[in-house]
Amino acid sequence: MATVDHNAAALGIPLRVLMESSGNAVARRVQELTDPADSVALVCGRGNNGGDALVAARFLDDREVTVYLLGRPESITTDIARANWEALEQVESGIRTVADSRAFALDDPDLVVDAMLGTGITGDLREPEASVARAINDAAASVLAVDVPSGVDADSGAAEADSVGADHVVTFHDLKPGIADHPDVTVADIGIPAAAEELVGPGDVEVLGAGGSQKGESGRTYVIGGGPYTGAPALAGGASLSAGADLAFVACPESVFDPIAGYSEDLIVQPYGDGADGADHLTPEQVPDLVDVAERHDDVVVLGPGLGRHPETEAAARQFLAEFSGTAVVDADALALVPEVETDATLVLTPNRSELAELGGPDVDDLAAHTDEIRDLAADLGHTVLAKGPHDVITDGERVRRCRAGTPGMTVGGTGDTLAGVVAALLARAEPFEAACVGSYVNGRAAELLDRGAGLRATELQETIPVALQGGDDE
Ligand SMILES: NC(=O)C1=CN([C@@H]2O[C@H](COP(=O)(O)OP(=O)(O)OC[C@H]3O[C@@H](n4cnc5c(N)ncnc54)[C@H](O)[C@@H]3O)[C@@H](O)[C@H]2O)[C@H](O)CC1
Ligand SMILES: [K+]
Repeated sequence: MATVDHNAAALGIPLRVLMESSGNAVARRVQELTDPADSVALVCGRGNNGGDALVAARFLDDREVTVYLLGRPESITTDIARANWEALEQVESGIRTVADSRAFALDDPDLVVDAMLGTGITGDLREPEASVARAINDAAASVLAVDVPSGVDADSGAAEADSVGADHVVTFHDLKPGIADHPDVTVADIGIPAAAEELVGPGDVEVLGAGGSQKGESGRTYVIGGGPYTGAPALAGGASLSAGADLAFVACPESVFDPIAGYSEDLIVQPYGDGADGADHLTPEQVPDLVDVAERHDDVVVLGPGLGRHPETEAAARQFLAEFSGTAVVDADALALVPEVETDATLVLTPNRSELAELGGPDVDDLAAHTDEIRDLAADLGHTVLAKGPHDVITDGERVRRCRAGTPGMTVGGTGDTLAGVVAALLARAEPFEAACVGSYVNGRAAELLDRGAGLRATELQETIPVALQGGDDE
């Protein structure tokens, strides 16, 4: 939910607006569950779960309401919950702070609203929430839980020893798995647009940036490219460093070693094989060594930039895919071979419009209108597809996301190479679908931050890719 909330905010629907809707939904449920003469106790934690009930209090003027804040107002952990507390203080509603949980006593209310903890819970219930949860469970009143009963994990449903036993639950936006079998759950629409879930945004970056990495930290990128072209593999390697890879290797033909090595001190450039044969393109006999190096170091491979279409190179790329069992981004000239090869590798494919059509996908400009076909292609291929267009479509054959980040100037050559490098760096610390989604956003956002109009050059993206990866407010 934090990702969706952040993406909603980037689309112009700030969290405080969502909380207003959440609080209003809580108030409506309270009115359904009580008569005007009934008394209601709103028991609030110090986060946004509590904030929801602080909002609800403003909509319950027609009830006898007592608001309990578990802790001092200055210990409220979010700005929007604190703002709603301060509003209640201004309007002189029946509010109390409970500094010491031993002093907590309900005045025999008809309904208790449990707004202590929601999706932000970590670990077992701590004080004062633990004692207060026991007091709520011991009370005769019926209990309405906000979002999830305090102490219950929204995903797994695991309930802490002292978790609140709720008669009713009002949750927001969608049903959480952890409460799916609760007998009385109301799912309230709080105005989060579908786009906040479909479009990749700064919320996705934040999760990845906030140490959301599943694997070790930054990794090593191994670009296998070059042949007639020299810029593409260098752009992919450089962009992967900008996206956080520790090391970027470029394996290239002996014939283009000098120009590629000359581009940047940051790249470790190695000619294929021993270079003795001096081939100016990738050939099959060099493949076993490339597979061995990549797998020995658990490198994330970028296969394709600048490889060219020499028949021996196509045979070599096919052989690499057949023999490699690690993780790779497949781009450019190597893409067309993927449907022909059985591979154990985990691949992210990054086709442009013509490459997508060549893979068997739709030959259209407006990818967003053909997401089902692209999803089915990814399912058939068994790999994540990041289809590049004015709006990128990212799919793993089941999930589908879209990304609008970017500028018209990105049609310039090389931005696909930087995208491949960014995705490779993220694959070292995230699952393929997530890495592809965030890679698409970061590459596009980097172009937006440069604000170069039609004058964008792909090399410049390496300056702003790190900024885009820091996420943050994109308004
Ligand atoms: N899109 C939505 O669904 C929205 C939901 N909203 C509500 O926001 C909460 C999540 O708020 P958050 O501040 O992230 O976390 P909590 O309030 O649930 O808890 C944080 C709070 O609790 C303390 N804490 C954490 N773990 C424990 C523990 N084991 N024991 C005691 N105290 C604990 C922590 O220190 C913080 O003070 C969600 O559930 C919804 O109710 C938004 O209002 C709008 C959008
Ligand atoms: K709760």
